[in-house]
Amino acid sequence: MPKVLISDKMSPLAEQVFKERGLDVDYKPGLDKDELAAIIAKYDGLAVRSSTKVTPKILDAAKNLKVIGRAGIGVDNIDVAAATNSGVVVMNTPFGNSITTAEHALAMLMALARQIPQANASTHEGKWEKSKFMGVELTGKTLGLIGCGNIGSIVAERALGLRMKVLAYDPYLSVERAADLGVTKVDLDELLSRADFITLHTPLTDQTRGLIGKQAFARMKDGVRIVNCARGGLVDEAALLEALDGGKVAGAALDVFAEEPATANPLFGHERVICTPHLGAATTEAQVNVARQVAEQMADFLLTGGVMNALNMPSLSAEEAPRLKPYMALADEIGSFAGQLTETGLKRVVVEYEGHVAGLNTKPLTAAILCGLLSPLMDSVNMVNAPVIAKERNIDLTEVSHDREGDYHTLIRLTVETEKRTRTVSGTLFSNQAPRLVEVNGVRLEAELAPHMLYVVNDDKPGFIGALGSLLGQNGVNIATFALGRREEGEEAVALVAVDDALRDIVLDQVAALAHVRQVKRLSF
Ligand SMILES: NC(=O)C1=CN([C@@H]2O[C@H](COP(=O)(O)OP(=O)(O)OC[C@H]3O[C@@H](n4cnc5c(N)ncnc54)[C@H](O)[C@@H]3O)[C@@H](O)[C@H]2O)C=CC1
Ligand SMILES: O=C(O)C(=O)COP(=O)(O)O
Repeated sequence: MPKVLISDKMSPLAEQVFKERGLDVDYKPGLDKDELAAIIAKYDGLAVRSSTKVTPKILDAAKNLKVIGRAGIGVDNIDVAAATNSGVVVMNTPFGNSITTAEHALAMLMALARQIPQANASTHEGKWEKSKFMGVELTGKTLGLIGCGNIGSIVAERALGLRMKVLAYDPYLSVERAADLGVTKVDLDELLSRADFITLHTPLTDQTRGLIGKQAFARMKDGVRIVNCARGGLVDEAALLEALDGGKVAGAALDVFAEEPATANPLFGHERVICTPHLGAATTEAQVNVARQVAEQMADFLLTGGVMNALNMPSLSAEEAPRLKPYMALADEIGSFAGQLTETGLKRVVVEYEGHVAGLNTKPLTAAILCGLLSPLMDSVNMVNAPVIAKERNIDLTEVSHDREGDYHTLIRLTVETEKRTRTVSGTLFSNQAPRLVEVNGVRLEAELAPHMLYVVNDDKPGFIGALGSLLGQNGVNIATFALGRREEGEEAVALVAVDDALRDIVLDQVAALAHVRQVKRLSF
């Protein structure tokens, strides 16, 4: 049974779901990086929140790891590129904590407007400083949202209910979606210069790191208030401190910090800064949602191959997975067949789906073909990293789907262009289950692929098949199946022979020496 490690604090529901699905599970929150590196090799799955840092070093040690599940949204604590290179699927739960996090941002907004934490502390101290804590109203004020995805949109809807005007800066927000939400789409400059309150809701990426820095503060209105419940690295903390001290920023409410856990920070102790320790997702409801969802998704993947909410692999539902299974086998065989025959650099790959298969989810099939194609050419290829490797090597990939049936009710055709030649191979499913190769380089045949195979291209001449059969017999090679085809009478012919045991080099040499042979290869599937 697959084994899963939960390495961050998580609702007990995650452990319960894993167990109900029959997986072995260990719950060990709070491991340091060396402790995690020492044990990770045992596990097929790793479930985390934001504390565990999944670095290349951890991935190197994770010899059996197949999936990392993030019980939450942000994956900046996971080196997704390194996971992809290691062939590990990374999935998150994109909606489970979004309402809760939006509510935290709104709570921060109100706390900031009325200085509630400061007033609370003062009142507990018995000071009764009624005139010190003069606030501002939200009604009629302009809220600038930076990032208007799931959480930003929820904040927008709620803020409109508070009678605020909402501006949104998000390059990927369509004008129609902005209109549906009732927000005004603006560029960053306009947002910075018009907003009374600014709240951040983007992921932390190379593009967004330090987005709110010295220059951005300079463009803001005097007395602006900032809320950050997204990621610490979005705001330059030194520049924020300067803007607070210089009077530009009236207050800031921060749930996230550049360094976490944040036990020391230049902004700590500032009287106009409100802080919470990354509590955005910390409600009972959100934690139940993300724990259940991450465990279900990881169990689906490990048990059925279903893929949901993966950041580095096409989705494949647990219902689709069994339906696609025979096609995955066919896709892998077709790719592997072409890959084993490839001897020079790959330049272009075209995958055509025809008939029934064209109506299915073909993204995972293309990944399986690429995996089959690249596996004979390099180590450690799998469905997760094959598309990335193909891209890195500038292999041009085209996918074409034809709904109409051709000669077969379902067909996958792969065309591979190398530096030297173009090769095609097509396959179908018999009875919707059994993969069969039905064409190689324009030659029609019908072959079932087997662990040990001989591939021969020859001139179509009388007596050749007899000579090949005798030679194999003389060498004690037992033939299981023999598939033949030719382009035209007397032209190129292809033989695909399944044999019982691995073919020895000496036998291949003898076949290559037979009259009329153009190419001989040993293949295995
Ligand atoms: N404090 C906490 O506990 C939590 C924090 N988060 C953080 O909130 C972030 C947002 O979450 P969601 O709304 O669910 O993500 P999302 O992916 O639905 O939305 C992010 C939005 O940011 C936009 N965006 C990307 N680059 C941008 C740029 N350069 N400028 C402006 N907009 C840009 C995207 O177009 C997208 O609409 C997460 O990435 C995560 O870091 C999420 C959950 C809890
Ligand atoms: O989901 C997210 O992106 C969060 O930031 C929540 O983080 P957490 O799981 O509470 O450590």
